[in-house]
Amino acid sequence: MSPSKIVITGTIASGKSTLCKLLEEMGYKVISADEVNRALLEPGSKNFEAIKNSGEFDEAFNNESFDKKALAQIIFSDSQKLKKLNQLTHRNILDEIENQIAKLDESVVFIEIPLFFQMEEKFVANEVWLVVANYETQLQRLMTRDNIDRAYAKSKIESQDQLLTMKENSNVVFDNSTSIENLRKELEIVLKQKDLL
Ligand SMILES: CC(C)(COP(=O)(O)OP(=O)(O)OC[C@H]1O[C@@H](n2cnc3c(N)ncnc32)[C@H](O)[C@@H]1O)[C@@H](O)C(=O)NCCC(=O)NCCS
Ligand SMILES: Nc1ncnc2c1ncn2[C@@H]1O[C@H](COP(=O)(O)OP(=O)(O)OP(=O)(O)O)[C@@H](O)[C@H]1O
Repeated sequence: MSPSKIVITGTIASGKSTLCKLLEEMGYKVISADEVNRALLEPGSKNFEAIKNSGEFDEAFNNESFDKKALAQIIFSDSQKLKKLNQLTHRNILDEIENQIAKLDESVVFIEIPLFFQMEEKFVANEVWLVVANYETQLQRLMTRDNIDRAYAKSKIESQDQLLTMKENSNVVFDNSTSIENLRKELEIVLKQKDLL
């Protein structure tokens, strides 16, 4: 039987990966859309080829080498380019996730999809769990983790969707504005409620 699919989503630097790490430590299977995309961005792989062949992101390619930071700079300052990149990559990411799920022998699988709500291509899930943190906390964590300034961190956060709509469409909302220990406690409560522990 195919596993129950629980999507973990949330805005940038809200703590999705941190929550997924806690789940992995507890023994659950987690698939990350960012990791799947990273593999698909290797030279010769589907998303690398799609982006290169589109001719729309030539500034990110220098001879054969590919600069992800340059690509990120382009898409976070140009909404048309962002849309184009999404059209080139999202179907491939979701197809690869489904391929990986089909090979699993698990009752439940967690899939971290940062852009779950924004994607035009839809992923069908049994539940959606959202991770949020208050704006200032999110901004500070993003600046520290990625070593970027406040203005760029803000533009990354603001290129994403409305939080309220995301909350309304999620089965569970985790508040990760305080400690990781508190996040772990919230997670244990939810897993018990859902009979997953
Ligand atoms: C722009 C790229 C090259 C930057 O790569 P990098 O390794 O530096 O970052 P990484 O992939 O780990 O993404 C980090 C975070 O940036 C945000 N982000 C990435 N892509 C996008 C996007 N298209 N729109 C909005 N936010 C995005 C997400 O919150 C994501 O979790 C890469 O993110 C990319 O190819 N993005 C397009 C594919 C995509 O949409 N990926 C997200 C899968 S849900
Ligand atoms: N409760 C917490 N207390 C302190 N630091 C935290 C907490 N949760 C996450 N962090 C830190 O904040 C940063 C962002 O967290 P994380 O990488 O889990 O977010 P994310 O939502 O997966 O980000 P992205 O959207 O970029 O993939 C990381 O450096 C992480 O170590």
